[in-house]
Amino acid sequence: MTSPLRALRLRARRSLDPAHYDYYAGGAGDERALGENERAFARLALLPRILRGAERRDTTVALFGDRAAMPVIVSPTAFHRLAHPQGERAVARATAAAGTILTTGMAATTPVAAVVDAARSERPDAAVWFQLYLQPEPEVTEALVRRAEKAGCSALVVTVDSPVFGRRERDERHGFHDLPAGLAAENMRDLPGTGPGGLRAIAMSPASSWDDLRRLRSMTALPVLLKGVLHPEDARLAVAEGVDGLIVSNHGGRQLDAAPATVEALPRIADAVAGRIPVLLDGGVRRGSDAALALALGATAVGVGRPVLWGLAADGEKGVRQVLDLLHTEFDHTLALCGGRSPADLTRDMVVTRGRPAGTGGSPW
Ligand SMILES: Cc1cc2nc3c(=O)[nH]c(=O)nc-3n(C[C@H](O)[C@H](O)[C@H](O)COP(=O)(O)O)c2cc1C
Ligand SMILES: O=C(O)C(=O)c1ccccc1
Repeated sequence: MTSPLRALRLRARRSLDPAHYDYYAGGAGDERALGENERAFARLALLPRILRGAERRDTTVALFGDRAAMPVIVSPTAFHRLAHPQGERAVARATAAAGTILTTGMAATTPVAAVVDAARSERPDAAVWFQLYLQPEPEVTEALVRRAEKAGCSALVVTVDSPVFGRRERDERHGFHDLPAGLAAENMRDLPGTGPGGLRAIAMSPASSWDDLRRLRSMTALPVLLKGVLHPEDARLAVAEGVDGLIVSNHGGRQLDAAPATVEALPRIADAVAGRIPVLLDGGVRRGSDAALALALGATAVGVGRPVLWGLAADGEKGVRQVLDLLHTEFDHTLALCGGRSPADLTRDMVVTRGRPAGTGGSPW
């Protein structure tokens, strides 16, 4: 059986330049982390509860003052205009129409203000978050923060899993190291000391530290999430630092190939955080039931990266809408089948590992 999402991916592959398809699809090294993200979900199962459901479920979640119609939001992915001429604007409209949150970022091929406008043209209270990498020069980071604030973003997502860029062998093979003429990382234009925003305008800073994060937090009143946390000790440090939220992520398998599947890292992070701040997860979410598993293991919401790119490349705004609606329908359906009324009804006791009898001490969760 071909899932609807897989069908969209295949359509996307047909419509994309092979180098661009591989840029989107690929991961670092042997693509172990990439593959494991999806396989780890497939190794988990839900023990449904009975006789406690409702005629209608409430699938909404609250996140840092924003509300999402479902616990599935859009993770930041680079260069949407490689996939479709409408690029980030199409994704913004589709995400707003689906009632969920879009994370745009430094590597967008549309300026953040135009992304927020596109989202708000669809839904006046649409929420857009801004993802950034701490830059070697704090003035550059600060200029980006001001751009995001001025545009109306409601949270900052600081990606911390990329002290250096991952080694993606598909990109090496194609020689894909820069954007085609006419496309640029628009948010990187006219920043202190940067030129036109190509792929290389975005600096990675291996020496950035908790001090730099503190400096960022002192620049802004916006909530700050750290994206790319896998070690429980870092989760504890982040809470102690006053970070507002965490995203358990291995960057879709594009950075450290030896990283674990995110859903396998999640329970220990959730334990370390102990409910003090929201924990989100991304990586390998392809079904509403994957979202349900992550929520049961302690996530407040999940993000999707590639599925949105496949929808965009296959059918523009309509394709993204299709992906998000499908995930919403599947999540609601899974919740109903599990006897849940709202996302909070998904709990860790409901998760077991396939191939091991439940309740025999065989479950690592
Ligand atoms: C093509 C592509 C570009 C990405 N660009 C960024 C980025 O600019 N910033 C970032 O924090 N994460 C980026 N990511 C990682 C995603 O935010 C997310 O962690 C990942 O895609 C989740 O996994 P999934 O694709 O399996 O859903 C990118 C991922 C892909 C596939
Ligand atoms: O490709 C990516 O995964 C990514 O995060 C990125 C970061 C900077 C520039 C372009 C893409």
